[in-house]
Amino acid sequence: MIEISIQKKLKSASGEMLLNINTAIKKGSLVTLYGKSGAGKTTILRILAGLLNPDHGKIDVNGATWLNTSEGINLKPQKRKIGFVFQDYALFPNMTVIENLKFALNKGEDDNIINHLIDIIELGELQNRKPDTLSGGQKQRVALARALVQKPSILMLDEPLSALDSEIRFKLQQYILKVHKEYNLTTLLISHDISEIIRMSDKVLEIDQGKIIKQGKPNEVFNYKELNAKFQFTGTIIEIEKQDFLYILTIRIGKDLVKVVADESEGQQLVIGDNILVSAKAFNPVIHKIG
Ligand SMILES: Nc1ncnc2c1ncn2[C@@H]1O[C@H](COP(=O)(O)OP(=O)(O)OP(=O)(O)O)[C@@H](O)[C@H]1O
Repeated sequence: MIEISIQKKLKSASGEMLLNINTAIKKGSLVTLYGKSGAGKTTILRILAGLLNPDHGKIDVNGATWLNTSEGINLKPQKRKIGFVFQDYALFPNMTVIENLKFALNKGEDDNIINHLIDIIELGELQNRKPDTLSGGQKQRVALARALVQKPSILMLDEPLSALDSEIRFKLQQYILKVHKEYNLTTLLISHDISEIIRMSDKVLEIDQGKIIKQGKPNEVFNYKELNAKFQFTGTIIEIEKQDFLYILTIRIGKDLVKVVADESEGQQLVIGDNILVSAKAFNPVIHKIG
């Protein structure tokens, strides 16, 4: 369990903003921070990682105190066992993939984990290449492996997938979920992509102006019912055509476009740009607006 209670005065574009976060995160869960630009998401991760000090606060991780400002406890970032992946890959350009991974290993530690990570993140064929010769998705896989070399107790992902196209993004989501489960990590993800959040998260913290304004499972935060359906997908409406008493919705799911028929009561509530969840029971699509 990670227990966080932190306060820090920040300077936002519109003046002073108080970051005030009190929450508990279960060990082994994948929690997403969601919210507008400037809400304070990255600052929360930086404070947890020890890269930035709060004005006041307490952070306990699995029974150990990482920070307690009233008792003068403040563990150094190196002691906090955190793996970080950002949008920019920050790999060493003069080292090959395997050298980048070896460099991240603490001196004297067993390097078996490197072979295992190469195996599960499928980097075998890339291990002797330099970062400059890799695609964005491949570099991000290396960055993910490198963040895990030291067996962190918390994996932090700050919009790691936002620069990638939807197909590669989907594959990387699968890798992240795989390592999250395999290493029983507690993973904190920052994402703006509602489909990604629904697919990946156990819990969502919606942040606004430095505060948690909503928290819960994705269906609670984005306000849709969890359905026991045969299939379901999320997408964005890009076109709505009205035909008699029906609405034909064109929905973008990643690179694909799908047309779905909605009845009048569903169609009237929808506008172009809405994110929706489509599910089907006995071939009858059911549509829910999300976010
Ligand atoms: N060390 C600091 N001292 C004071 N203010 C800060 C500090 N670091 C960040 N801020 C301010 O805090 C606000 C929140 O920044 P933060 O990067 O946490 O937002 P975010 O939710 O991650 O946004 P985005 O989605 O755009 O990355 C911003 O207005 C920023 O200028």
